[in-house]
Amino acid sequence: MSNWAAPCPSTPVDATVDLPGSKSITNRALILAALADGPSRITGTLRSRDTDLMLDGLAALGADITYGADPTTVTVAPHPLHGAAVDCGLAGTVMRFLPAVAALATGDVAFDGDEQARSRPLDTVLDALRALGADIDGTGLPFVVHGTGAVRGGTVTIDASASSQFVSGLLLSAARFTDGVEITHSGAPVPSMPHIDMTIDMLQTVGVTVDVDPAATRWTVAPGPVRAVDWSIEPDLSNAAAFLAAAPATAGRVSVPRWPVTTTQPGAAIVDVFQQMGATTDHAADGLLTVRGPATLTAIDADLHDIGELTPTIAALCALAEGTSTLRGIAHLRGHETDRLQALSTEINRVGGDCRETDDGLIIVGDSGAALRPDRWRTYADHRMATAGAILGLRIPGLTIENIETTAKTMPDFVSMWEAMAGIAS
Ligand SMILES: O=C(O)C1=C[C@@H](OP(=O)(O)O)[C@@H](O)[C@H](O)C1
Ligand SMILES: C=C(OP(=O)(O)O)C(=O)O
Repeated sequence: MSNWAAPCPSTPVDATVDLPGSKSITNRALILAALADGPSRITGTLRSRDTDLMLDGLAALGADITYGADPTTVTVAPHPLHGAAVDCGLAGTVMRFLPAVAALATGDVAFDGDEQARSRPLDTVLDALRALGADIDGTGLPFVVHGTGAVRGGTVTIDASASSQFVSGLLLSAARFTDGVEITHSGAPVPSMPHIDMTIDMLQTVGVTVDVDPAATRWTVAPGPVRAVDWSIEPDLSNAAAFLAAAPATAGRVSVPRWPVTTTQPGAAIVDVFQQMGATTDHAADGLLTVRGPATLTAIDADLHDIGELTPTIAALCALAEGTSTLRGIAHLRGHETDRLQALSTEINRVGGDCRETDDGLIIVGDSGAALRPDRWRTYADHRMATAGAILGLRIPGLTIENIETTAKTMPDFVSMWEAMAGIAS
């Protein structure tokens, strides 16, 4: 665990940053490839802790995975799935997407993960799989799926208000269940809906029939084959958001190439947030997205229920804005890598800011960063806490960030990329 001196450039950031592949798209593509009817080639694969855990988990279950000379090119050939041990690390996508795959294997699949992962909500997925015919011991990590080679499937009602991943995790494997699946959500609204749209979109790409009711509370997947397709993974827009935030944070300019014209990634919504805070944005015909920061950031009042993943980036900017920002609709962030509402308010206050938790969000009072002072920003093993600290570090000379290595969860090259962006040679 190292303390990292966050770069604090003396002039506005002026940089172009090319981001690696999307975590969420990569881990969905890998699962669909392992369940497909032939080999799939994936280019632009994110290689990071979360995606390597998915690759290792699928390989342990029997998928044949080969790597190209470029490690971001991966070929997955499906094979009969068998018993295995799966390490979930702290990855929500691994702990919530792989149990359904394991239930299709023949043999016992033992799941475990980081100590901190044991407190992330998971029982909804395991209970749902049990209701669909799977044999599982446990209610959270560690647990064992006693795979029998088949899952009956059918209808199930779940409360997915704590995580959209409960729905995605069932949908991704459901075409391989004997009767498919019909999932009904009952409870407070499901967060991170774009991530469910991403799941549906990718299922349709591989020829799976998915129906959604108009209220988006019932999803039906017909049983049938999963077609092998070659995937080209978009850049990770949530990780891009942290880099782009350097423009509004320093009244500078940051550009990101290959920004998709249309996407299901919720990270795309950061463009609207930057605009609301006073930044100007431009999406050129060649895909280059450019953000230019305002001289003074405007406070915002925003419901982040659909785009909760962006909260640490947005909260960091709110601490640099002029006025009171209210971020709402994000109670589910208490079940992310850490309780992000508590972690953000603790750390923003630690560096001299003014942040208060509400039941479902944060109230951040900013004075354009005038009161901020250096300290050691804690990261709670959360990659997005680390990147939020880095954004504040652009404006707080002497800020250090504890355990910067936690960024490897989705971006192993974060430090060198950030230092290059800030004009510091690594
Ligand atoms: O399905 C996915 O790839 C994700 C869904 C979201 O989870 P929640 O619905 O738990 O917020 C998001 O925050 C997470 O980073 C990735
Ligand atoms: C919530 C996140 O991750 P996970 O996929 O582990 O839930 C995240 O990356 O912000």
